[in-house]
Amino acid sequence: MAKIGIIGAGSWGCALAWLLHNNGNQVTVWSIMEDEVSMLKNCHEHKDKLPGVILPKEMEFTTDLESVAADKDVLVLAVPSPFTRSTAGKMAPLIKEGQKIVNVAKGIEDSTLMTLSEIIEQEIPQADVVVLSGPSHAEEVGKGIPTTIVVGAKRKDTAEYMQGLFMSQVFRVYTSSDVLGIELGAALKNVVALAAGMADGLGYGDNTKAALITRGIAEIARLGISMGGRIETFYGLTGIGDLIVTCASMHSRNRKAGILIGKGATMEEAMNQVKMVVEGVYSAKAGYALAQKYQVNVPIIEQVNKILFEGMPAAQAVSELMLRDKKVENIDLRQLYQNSVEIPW
Ligand SMILES: NC(=O)c1ccc[n+]([C@@H]2O[C@H](COP(=O)([O-])OP(=O)(O)OC[C@H]3O[C@@H](n4cnc5c(N)ncnc54)[C@H](O)[C@@H]3O)[C@@H](O)[C@H]2O)c1
Ligand SMILES: O=P(O)(O)OC[C@H](O)CO
Repeated sequence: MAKIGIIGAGSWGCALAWLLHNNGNQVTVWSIMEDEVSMLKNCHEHKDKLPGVILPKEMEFTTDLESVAADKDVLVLAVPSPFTRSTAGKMAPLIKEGQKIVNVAKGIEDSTLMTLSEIIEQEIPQADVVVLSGPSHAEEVGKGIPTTIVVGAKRKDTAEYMQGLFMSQVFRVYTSSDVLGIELGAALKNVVALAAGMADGLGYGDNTKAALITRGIAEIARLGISMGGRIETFYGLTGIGDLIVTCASMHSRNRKAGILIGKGATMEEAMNQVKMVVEGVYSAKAGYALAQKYQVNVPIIEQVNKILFEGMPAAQAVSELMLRDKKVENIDLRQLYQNSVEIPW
């Protein structure tokens, strides 16, 4: 049995708390919000964000960061990406040397273009940071629906320890040493999912969705490989796998926001209606800035930026995508693949 602190009590934090408790661990959940902790203490259920998933009576909930950070074998950082830096900064003085921290959020910081594990390592240099990512909606994990996911770590022993901690009959965990590739796929799939939602909102069909998923992962892989990620990561669970689920799922906040924008809502209106975090909006800006930095062509991400931040109608963006220069499929990806990086473990 491990002692686990979950930092962030939204839908994903609660679903992972449920999973890790069922795996035989002692779990404490922290939230910055007093009313959220009161609700969890009183109801043992997150009525707003994960209704129907009953958390066990012995699970503890707190707003005291010091108590949740102390004496834990593992800390799971589950706050939405816009709060990763501020939360890690608050945690830093409480964290012991070598503390294992699992980041489960998905995003890129648009002001620095850093991945979330890079931010956590910058704020808490004494920590041993790993990432957990893949096609995994909290609503399904909380019902014990079979799910597969990947833990990414620099050290093989840490990856294998986390694999053992999270893995269950309904939650299959793979390991990977490609932390960067995992994090880029996780953040950028949300941008393509916004586009897929917009296509749904415009009333387009399955052909369009398949095109966005396939060309979207080509785009993510092209940028990710240029930055040092590995092609097999982008065509694995944390790349194409998570992209498929987010573009297709009725649970996806990014897809829901995209649908509203496709129907004519502004970005702000869509974010307000979805209520929960729509991280693709932040990652769109960061993804496009990274593409410019690495001189990589990302037409879908570029059009999503125009829709979100320049007010371009979604239908016009689709026309622009369709009428781009004629191309050979994936020729640049093939060339990048030949130069792909070596695998450390
Ligand atoms: N929900 C999912 O299915 C799912 C699955 C995989 C990964 N993720 C990722 O997990 C992360 C969290 O997502 P979520 O779905 O739990 O979000 P959510 O919107 O359900 O929850 C947000 C939670 O963050 C916390 N919070 C709010 N403001 C905060 C602040 N200022 N500082 C610190 N904490 C604050 C609160 O506990 C709040 O409930 C995201 O990066 C998301 O992409 C979510
Ligand atoms: O609801 P979304 O769009 O934030 O996606 C949640 C997860 O990332 C799916 O794996």
